[in-house]
Amino acid sequence: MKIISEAKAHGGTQGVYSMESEACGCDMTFAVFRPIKAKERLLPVVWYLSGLTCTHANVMDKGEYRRMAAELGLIIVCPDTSPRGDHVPDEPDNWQFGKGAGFYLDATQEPWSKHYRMETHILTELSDKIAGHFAVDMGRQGIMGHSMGGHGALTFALRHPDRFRSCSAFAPIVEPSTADWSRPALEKYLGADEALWRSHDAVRLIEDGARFGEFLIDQGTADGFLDNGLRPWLFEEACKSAGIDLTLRMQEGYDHSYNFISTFMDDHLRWHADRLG
Ligand SMILES: N[C@@H](CCC(=O)N[C@@H](CSC=O)C(=O)NCC(=O)O)C(=O)O
Repeated sequence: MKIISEAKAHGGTQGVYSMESEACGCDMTFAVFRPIKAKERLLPVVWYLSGLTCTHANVMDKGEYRRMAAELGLIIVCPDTSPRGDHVPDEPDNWQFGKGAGFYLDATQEPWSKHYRMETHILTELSDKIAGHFAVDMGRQGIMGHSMGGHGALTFALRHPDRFRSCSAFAPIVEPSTADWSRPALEKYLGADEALWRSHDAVRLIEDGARFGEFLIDQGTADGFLDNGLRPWLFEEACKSAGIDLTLRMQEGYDHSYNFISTFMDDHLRWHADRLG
């Protein structure tokens, strides 16, 4: 693991690191905030998965999570959203696919399958790196994310309920297999057989029997992607049918940006801290 930068923040340390990723076939960058309390004992960890076009840096720069994470004693890990490097295939003019748009799955289709393996990267090799290098209690993990990263958080929690104890999302893509901005990505990464997309779609996962204790979702009513891309009511219906507790808060007048995310970040961190102990 290489240290790119480390800086003191709220008594703790905001770091940026990189590691060789076998899953993605490139170096991968990630950010970790560790509160000062991490010097005294193992702390719970909350993963933050970012949205389309992001790197690890967007939430680090604009998410305003450090003060509350320091107070609550939460380690925050922010992975990148895709493999990187000139050798990695991409569609440079398409912000909804390729670099910056890994969709938190392992691609099965050429040429994407050689590098676009974000689920394995995050859940296996980055997790091992975090467990090996930081004072983290890996028995107490939460996950949250925004938009494409909200999709990642919901699907990871539903696919790995023994691993995550808490899950929340800001404006998540809840049904990527039917939204215009995500359908093409699922097709290119996973192939034309839509049955194989179901296990990477939060609504379909619930329809197919996946379960998770409870979810918190915040969604801005002035979000330009609300009606076509996000549609939280689909997740609400699925949770209701399955008897899953969902706190869905429609936040009047908020858009899709980090102004919205940072406004409700403290609430989400408290949600996780309450459940991670
Ligand atoms: N370039 C796009 C807008 C892209 C955008 O809004 N990305 C969001 C995530 S969208 C879903 O995953 C984001 O987090 N952007 C980074 C940021 O710092 O705001 C366009 O032109 O519409």
